[in-house]
Amino acid sequence: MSHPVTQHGLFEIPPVNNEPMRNYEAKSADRAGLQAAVDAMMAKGTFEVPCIINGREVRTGRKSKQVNPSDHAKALCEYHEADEALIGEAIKGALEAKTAWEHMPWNDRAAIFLKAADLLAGKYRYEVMAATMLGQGKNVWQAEIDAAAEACDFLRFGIKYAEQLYSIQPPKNSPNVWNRVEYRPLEGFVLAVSPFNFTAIGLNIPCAPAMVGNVVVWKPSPMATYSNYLVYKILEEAGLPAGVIQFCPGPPEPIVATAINHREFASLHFTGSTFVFRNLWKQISNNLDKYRGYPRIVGETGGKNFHLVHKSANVESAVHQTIRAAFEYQGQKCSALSRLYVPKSMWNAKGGFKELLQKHVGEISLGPVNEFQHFMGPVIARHSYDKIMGLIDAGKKAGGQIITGGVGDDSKGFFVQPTVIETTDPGSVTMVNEIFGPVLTVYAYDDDKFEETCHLIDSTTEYSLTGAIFSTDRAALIKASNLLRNASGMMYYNDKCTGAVVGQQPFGGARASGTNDRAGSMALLLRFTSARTIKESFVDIGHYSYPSNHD
Ligand SMILES: NC(=O)c1ccc[n+]([C@@H]2O[C@H](COP(=O)([O-])OP(=O)(O)OC[C@H]3O[C@@H](n4cnc5c(N)ncnc54)[C@H](O)[C@@H]3O)[C@@H](O)[C@H]2O)c1
Ligand SMILES: N[C@@H](CCC=O)C(=O)O
Repeated sequence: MSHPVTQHGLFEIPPVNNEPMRNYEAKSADRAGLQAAVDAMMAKGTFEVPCIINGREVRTGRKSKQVNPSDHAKALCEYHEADEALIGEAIKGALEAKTAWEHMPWNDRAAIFLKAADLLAGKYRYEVMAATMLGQGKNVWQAEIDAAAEACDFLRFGIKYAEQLYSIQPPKNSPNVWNRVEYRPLEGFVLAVSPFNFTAIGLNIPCAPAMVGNVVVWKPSPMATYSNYLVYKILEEAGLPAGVIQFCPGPPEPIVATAINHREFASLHFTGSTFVFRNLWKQISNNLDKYRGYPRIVGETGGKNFHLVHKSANVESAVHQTIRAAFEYQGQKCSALSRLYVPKSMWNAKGGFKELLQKHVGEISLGPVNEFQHFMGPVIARHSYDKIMGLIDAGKKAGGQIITGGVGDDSKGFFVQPTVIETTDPGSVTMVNEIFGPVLTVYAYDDDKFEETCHLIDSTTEYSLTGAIFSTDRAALIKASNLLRNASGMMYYNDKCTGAVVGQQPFGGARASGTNDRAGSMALLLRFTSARTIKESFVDIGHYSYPSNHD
């Protein structure tokens, strides 16, 4: 069926701004609204989540649970799992939806995502936040940053960036010629595979390719199924046509393998661990002869992020920034701080860095997310709890001293105390491996070895995601920044290494941390397009020869 494109105007996307953050202070209307949404969700018990293929809810009968990590006896949802046959149907349906989606005028495509952002910011804000709190273990502040603010920002700025991308056109036309570039969606379908830790990333992983006209098979994280289902329903309400994004929860290996083995596989949009991404890249490489083209592989992955404190730093501020970066959301941000380098004299001084850190970390309150006052909540799942506790143990065995925390309690929820390990071995296990939990390892360096410490930071891990330098001495900032140019994709001066905001700090990392295509940027959208240049001549020629061919 052909779908004629009609657009009698050059429409401009309205100006976009970051979604304003709300504070949820006691007795505010926002606090009451969110509390009511959390209470209602807890009272309702276990939700049922279907797959959604071609706009149809599919209940396969093979079910899995997403538990509440604050109270693991309770399941937030039970979801129906897709299998290989259903994924085959999803791919077929997506390819059938492709022509109409590609042919939809740009302004209409854009309007769907802008409307979804407004629905999320208003009508569904508390519900999606509640699902993020109860399902992914975020406290109110972290849920607001993620499920409300960043999710809206990805949608609104994404559309603005697509408009900017489309407007990049050849700067020159020779006489009687008009040159154009169109940014075609990829041939085939995009496979979107998202992590548990950000509802906003779950949303952006399928939406970024869809914004620029692609159809997408989306496998959400099992540990974020319910919030991801709710954002899918918002996209539907905003008018996303059936089949453009197929919502396919279920076991990762068979779902992903079925998509990757398909001839029409055009791209992987992945965020998650380095280990999984590398394996998927290898599987894709092995299939190269099968595909129509060269698949675009986009993946943002793990990190082992650092704070480097210079002797000129404001100690108090660096301590508090360190606590936020290491322990907010229980250290389960890819950007979370996990290795800290402090000059020995500052570390050991009376009332110095170590004492302040011990004191303030010792005061952190930890508890279930429906009790709004806690700074920290649970880690996501049994396997994370076991891995984190195992690494704390390994850190101790490697000679590390636990200076605060070090214990966990998994009797009701998966709770790990914020833990600081002091080490004299800068290459010890907890300085090198990604932990993805509330564990910070500190190495106190000789005061006169600032430059050597920069080299150490650069060479300690395979990752290159985020880092921060704390210094009031401009020369030290410049020196460290130059020496650490390739040690992180995100560099902060006198600020914590987490909390990038869409439209302000485009996010990404290199080395083992990803392909650095920058979530929340025009560069990312470019990866899901395949340009076509069009040259049109307005004047016919009378003969093939050129003037130089004549006497
Ligand atoms: N760099 C970034 O922007 C960024 C952002 C968020 C999270 N992360 C990283 O993500 C990780 C935490 O998230 P996670 O625990 O959800 O990661 P994960 O790698 O376990 O899972 C990510 C996705 O891959 C799927 N998956 C898991 N095993 C698979 C397999 N064998 N085959 C196919 N798919 C598979 C999962 O179901 C999920 O949808 C951390 O390493 C963190 O650093 C990175
Ligand atoms: N935007 C986030 C990164 C997301 C990773 O999990 C930050 O910078 O903290």
